Amino acid sequence: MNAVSDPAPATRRGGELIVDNVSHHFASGPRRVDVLQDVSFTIPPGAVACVVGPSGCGKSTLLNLSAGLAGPAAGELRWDGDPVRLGQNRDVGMAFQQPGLFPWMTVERNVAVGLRTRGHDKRDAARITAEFLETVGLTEFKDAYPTQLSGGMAQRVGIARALALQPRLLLLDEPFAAVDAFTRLKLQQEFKSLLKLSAPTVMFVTHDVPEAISLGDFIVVMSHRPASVVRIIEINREDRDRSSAAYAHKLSETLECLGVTSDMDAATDD
Ligand SMILES: Nc1ncnc2c1ncn2[C@@H]1O[C@H](COP(=O)(O)OP(=O)(O)OP(=O)(O)O)[C@@H](O)[C@H]1O
Repeated sequence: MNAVSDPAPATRRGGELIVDNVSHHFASGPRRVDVLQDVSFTIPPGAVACVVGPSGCGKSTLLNLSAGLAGPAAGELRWDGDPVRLGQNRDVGMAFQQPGLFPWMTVERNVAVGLRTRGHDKRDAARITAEFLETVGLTEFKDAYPTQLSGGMAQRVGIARALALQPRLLLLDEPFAAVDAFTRLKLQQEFKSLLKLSAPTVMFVTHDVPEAISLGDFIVVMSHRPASVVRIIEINREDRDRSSAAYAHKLSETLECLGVTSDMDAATDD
C-alpha cells in the first residue's frame, strides 16, 4: 500500500472509547444467554486494542455495542465523553472477516458508495476513493467486480472502504481471518502503515494472538461466556519482534490467560 497524499486532518483523529462495567444478554426463546459481564476497559485516543477470547464469548457483541448498533443491558459505553447512542455514528467505520462487497458494483463504486451515503458529492467521493484505492494498491482494479478479485484483494477493498470514511473509531471483526497466512502477514503490515496516517482509535477482534501482539497497543483477554476481562496486556515495541524473548513472553502470557499452552509438545505428551 502507498501513502495517501492528503492524510486525514487532525480533527478526524481518534477519540477515547470507554467501556464501563458493561453487561449484556440475549433472549433466545425462553432461554437467556448471558454474553458480557462487567466488562471495563478504556481505549485512549489513537490506540489499538486487540480483543481476544474464546469463540462465542461476546467479542462481536462488544463491537456492535461500541458502534451503537445495540444498547448494553447494563453499564455504559462512552465515546469522547458522551454515552454511545443507538443508531448510525458517523465517527465509526467497520470491517469484517468477509468484506461484504456489493457483487454488482465495481471496486471503485464499492468504496465510493459509503462516502456518497455520508454526504460527499460525486466528485469528492471519486477523489477520496481514488486516493484510498491507490493506498491499498488497487488502482488498476478499480473497474473490476468483486468476483474477479482474490481474497486478499477483496479484503483490501473492505479496508479501503472503511478507512475512506476517515473513521475516528475503527471497529474490526477478524478482518484478515479469511485469507492465507502469507497474505495475512502482508495485510497486517500494510494496515499498520495505514493507521499511522490517520490514527483512529481501533478495537480489533482477532483469534490470532501473534496478530494481536503485532497490531495492538494492548490486548484485552476475555474469558468464556459470559465474558469478563481476564487481563489487559500491554504491548511494547520490543514485544513485536517475533524472534525476541519479549515476544515469546507476551505470547505465552496471553495464551495462558486464554487457558491454552504455547508448548504443543507438552500438550500432547502422555
Ligand atoms: N442477536 C442474537 N440473539 C441471540 N443470541 C446471540 C445474538 N448475537 C449473538 N448471540 C449469542 O451471543 C454469544 C456471543 O456471540 P458473539 O458473536 O458476540 O461471540 P464472538 O466472541 O464474537 O464469537 P466468535 O469468536 O465465534 O466470532 C453467542 O453465544 C451467540 O450465539
